[in-house]
This record gives sequence, structure tokens and C-alpha cells, in this order.
Amino acid sequence: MSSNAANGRVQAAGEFDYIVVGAGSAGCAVAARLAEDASVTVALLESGPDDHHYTVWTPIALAKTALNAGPRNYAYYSVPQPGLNGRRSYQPRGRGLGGSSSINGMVYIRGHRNDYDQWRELGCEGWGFDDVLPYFRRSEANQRSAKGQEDLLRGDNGPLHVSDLRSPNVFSRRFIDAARQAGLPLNHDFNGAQQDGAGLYQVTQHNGERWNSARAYLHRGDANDRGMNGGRKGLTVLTDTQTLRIEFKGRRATGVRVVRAGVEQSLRARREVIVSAGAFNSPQLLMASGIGPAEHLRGHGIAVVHDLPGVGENLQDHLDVTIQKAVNSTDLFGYSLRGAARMVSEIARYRRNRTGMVSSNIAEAGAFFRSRPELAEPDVQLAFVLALVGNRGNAKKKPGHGYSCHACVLRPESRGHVRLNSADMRDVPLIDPRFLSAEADMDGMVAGIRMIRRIYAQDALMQAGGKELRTDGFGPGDGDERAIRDFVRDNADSIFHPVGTCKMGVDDLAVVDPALRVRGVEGLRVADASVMPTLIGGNTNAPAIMIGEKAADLIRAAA
Ligand SMILES: Cc1cc2nc3c(=O)[nH]c(=O)nc-3n(C[C@H](O)[C@H](O)[C@H](O)COP(=O)(O)OP(=O)(O)OC[C@H]3O[C@@H](n4cnc5c(N)ncnc54)[C@H](O)[C@@H]3O)c2cc1C
Repeated sequence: MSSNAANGRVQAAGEFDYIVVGAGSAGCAVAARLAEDASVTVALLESGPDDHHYTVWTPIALAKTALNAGPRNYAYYSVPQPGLNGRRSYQPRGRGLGGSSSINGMVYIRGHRNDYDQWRELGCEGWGFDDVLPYFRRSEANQRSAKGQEDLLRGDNGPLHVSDLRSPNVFSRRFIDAARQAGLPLNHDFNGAQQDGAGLYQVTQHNGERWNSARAYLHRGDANDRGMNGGRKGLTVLTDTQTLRIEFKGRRATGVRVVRAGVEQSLRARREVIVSAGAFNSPQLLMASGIGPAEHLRGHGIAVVHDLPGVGENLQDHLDVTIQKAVNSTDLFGYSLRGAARMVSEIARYRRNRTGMVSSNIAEAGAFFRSRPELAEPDVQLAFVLALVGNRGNAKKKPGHGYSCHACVLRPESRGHVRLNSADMRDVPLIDPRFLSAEADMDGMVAGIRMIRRIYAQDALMQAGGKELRTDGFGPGDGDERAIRDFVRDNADSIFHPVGTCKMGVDDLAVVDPALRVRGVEGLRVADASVMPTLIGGNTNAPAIMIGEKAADLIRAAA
């Protein structure tokens, strides 16, 4: 168990104004912002350990932490997916301070403004793009703004560092050139006025280190900050503390039951409990606490506090497919003697000045494009990866070097769900994304593969040589559509952006209202990626943090 000065205190105190469950992307923001008011007390409860570890702060370590189960990755699997020929989908989730922002790809994307305007049209008053932009800006310290290029879209003074890559790889630049040769425009800022085009991603890094939400909102990376609270006296951060259920008096949430070092205890919340346990564990916790589809809960012997059928429904995720090309260059990550020698020198370089390949987020460049010109916004995202990385199902370590490009459909129509395997939060949740259950999603996947192969065929990448892997069956040109569809069903998997399982809204399946209050009970909110009514067109870390920022204001406004 992590040592933490606050750990001793809680045994005696055990009572706070607010309890936030889950110290991930959103939870750190909610708790820290609430604790800015020195007159309130906040407990931030986290199942996993602290984040003072080289595998968190060293960018390249994500190759290990994101792809393998470990102390900082739950590494869930879905139930078998008929749309993926019966394969289980790999579903990594961060555990410990920072949550998934401690193992993610660090790509900083907010999504398209139309995504948020759609939320507002769905009844989420106060969540249109112009409403949420101030929260994106408040969270952000963009390196470009610090250089005096601030505009009305970017923030320069927030806790979340957003930086340009320190040592962009020569192949990332080749990819961008090839994408331009294939007809995509150059885009210097995917979070600027236009999302379309190809370019380098900005990353949640600072001075070449990962900047997760715990560094941003809690301790700034200072391992000597024993309370892990950045000096906020009212904020008690409890690691290795799993919440087992929310406790109620009638319909009012009064606190939580937790387990710490094998010992169960109750913590009281005088004002509110805020659940920020992520898209899988937030609905799991609500259900384990008696809030959810009544029949399902009774089936697991759980006393129903409130019958809320939408809990766990509406699961949306970005399905992703990868095309790999073997290229014999140690500028690319891979397994070879020459590659190992290169990594030794790159590690030394990183130790010296936090630059080079070790500071890479591996998915340095990417693109957004419209698979049909009549679309109002890009519907496919590409991420160019500097290694031979397949989708999880075939991610075996093989000798050699190469690159890969991911394509995902940004607004899938498939809807899945999260349910309980048992009433015990120590059990894993049942995850069923129902990938490709909506046939329309396949069209975007095919368009994505075709765009990747068009880009691969351009001079800027062809000059580096190499051989495309496993695409022989596609045939010439754009390839045989049926063969590509088969490839998708055999290979595609999640790119790790599950959302929507405690959706915000005003319809019967809404779990929280636009103030993030759980419908039908008192003193309980959800604030994390699970409240998104629809998946946004991009990566989901920045939006989850935005939700945390806005949640804190909504909670304060009600106090
Ligand atoms: C491998 C990977 C790569 C990704 N790459 C990117 C990327 O490059 N860019 C991007 O924008 N997004 C990326 N994402 C997605 C993004 O990181 C997530 O959408 C975002 O972090 C979700 O934030 P959250 O607050 O909803 O949940 P999380 O950050 O997952 O936080 C939930 C927290 O709650 C804790 N918790 C759960 N249950 C309990 C309990 N019962 N008691 C106490 N604590 C509990 C968990 O341990 C965790 O710390 C990636 C995700 C993964 C997994």
C-alpha cells in the first residue's frame, strides 16, 4: 500500500464534504478544483497505486504498460464479439493516480465542435462547444501559447501541459508528406479551426515526460508531496482504496464503503459523492450500489435503490484497424540487435536531456478525413505508429522493424453495454461493445484501410522501401472490398475510447442530467467519460478532463 500522510488521518476522520471515487483523467480535475475552496474537505479515492514510477513518466514505456496487465492496467477483455469473428476485444484501463491518462498514448485531441453542439441538441443544455471551450482552455497550458501564439481556442495557464513532440521522428514527417501527396491537406493544429488534414499530434507531455492528470491536478510530479495534493489542505488523496459501493440513507447518497489493505470501512460524504471511475467501473459501481436496471440488479441479489434502465447501456467505442509495413530501419522501433544498440544510446540521450525516441508517444502523426465529401466533419481518424503494432489480437513480438497506421471510425453507430458479472466490485465488469453490430460502421473501416494504403503508396514513404504485411489478398489498387471486410473482422479491435455508459441527457435512458446528477437519487453525480451521450470525433482524454473541470463548477454552483 502506498505510504501517504493522509492515510493515517482518514481512519479517525472518515468524513468529508465531497468524496470523489476514481483519480483518473476526470476525477483528479474534479477533486482538485473542488479543493481550491479552502473551506471544504474532499477525499479522492483511488483503487490503484500512486504514479511516481518511471513507467508512468517515460513516454515510450506505454509500449509495455498499455499492452499488458499490471499494477497500473486493469487490462479487461470484452465478451466474444460476433462482429469480430468471435474474438474478445482487449480493453486496457489505467489504474492508480492519473487513471488511463497514466498509460494512454498522450495524443491531445478535443474532438470536433459539432460533437458538443450535438450534445446540446440532444438536450444537454450547457454542453455545446461554446459552453465547453472555456473548460478546455482552463485545463490547458499549451506550449505554443507560451510562445506567444495564444488564440481564443487554446489555453496557456492551466495545469495540463500540452506540448509539441520534442524529437519528431523522420518517419512521422514522411507520413505527413505522403498524406499530402495522397491529397490530404496539411494541418498544424487538429484542435484549431479545422480538424481535417494530416499533421503531428500535440501530446500531454512536459519537458519530454508524460503529463498525466495526477501531475496536472494533484502533485505536479513532486514525489516529496506526501499528501499528493499539491498543498491543498482540504484534499485527502487515498491510494490503494477501492470503493465497493455507495451508501444511501433512503434515496440520498451519504458516503461510500471502501476496502483498504483488506479492511473494509465506511467514509461519509456530508454533501455529495462524485463517481469518476471511468466508462466501465462507473456503471459497475452504480449497479453494485443498487442503481441500474432493476431486474439485472435483483438477478445478482442487489437491493434496488433506484430502477435506472440506462446504467451500463449506450457503450460506444472507437473500433480500429491497423495496416503494417515492415521497413528495415532503426529509426523505427522494433526487435533486432541493431535496434537494441540504438535503444541503448536513445535511453542515454533521454537521461541526458529528455529528447529522442524515448520521448516519443509512438503515435506521433495522424490525420482526419471525410470518407464521403458531403459529410459535415471528418469521420475517420488515422494514427501513424512507429512500430509494427497490430491490433491487440495479433500483437506478438516479432523480429524486425516497421511502421503501422491505425484507422478508426469516429462516430460509430454500434451500441454495446456494461453489466455485472457479480455484485462484488472486486470482480471484473461484463463488457460487450457489440462492435460492428451496426453494418454502417464497416464502411468507414474500409475507407480507412484504403486511405492508409493510398498514403503508403506515395513517394515520401515508398522511398524508404519495405513490404506491406498481410494485405496480399486485397489485390491491386483500392483492393477487393470483401477481402478488406474480412480483414477488419479478423483483425480490428478497440483503440481504447469507451464512453457513454452513464449517459447525460433527458431521455428515458439518461443516467445523469445535464448537471451530472444521477437521476432519481440525491447527493450523487457521475463525472467522467461515461457521461458522454455520444462519442466525440477524436481521442477522449482531453474531453474527460474537460468534463471534470465543468463538473467542479456545477457542484460548486449547487453548494
Ligand atoms: C492504452 C490507452 C491509450 C489511450 N490513448 C489515448 C490518447 O492518446 N489520447 C487520448 O485523448 N485518450 C487516450 N485514451 C483514452 C483516455 O485516456 C480515456 O478516455 C480517459 O483517460 C478516461 O478518463 P476517465 O476519467 O473517464 O477514466 P480513467 O482515467 O480510466 O479513470 C478512472 C479511475 O477510477 C479508478 N477506479 C475505478 N474503479 C474504482 C473504484 N471502485 N474505487 C476507486 N477507484 C476506482 C481507476 O483505477 C482509474 O484510476 C487511451 C486509453 C487507453 C487505455
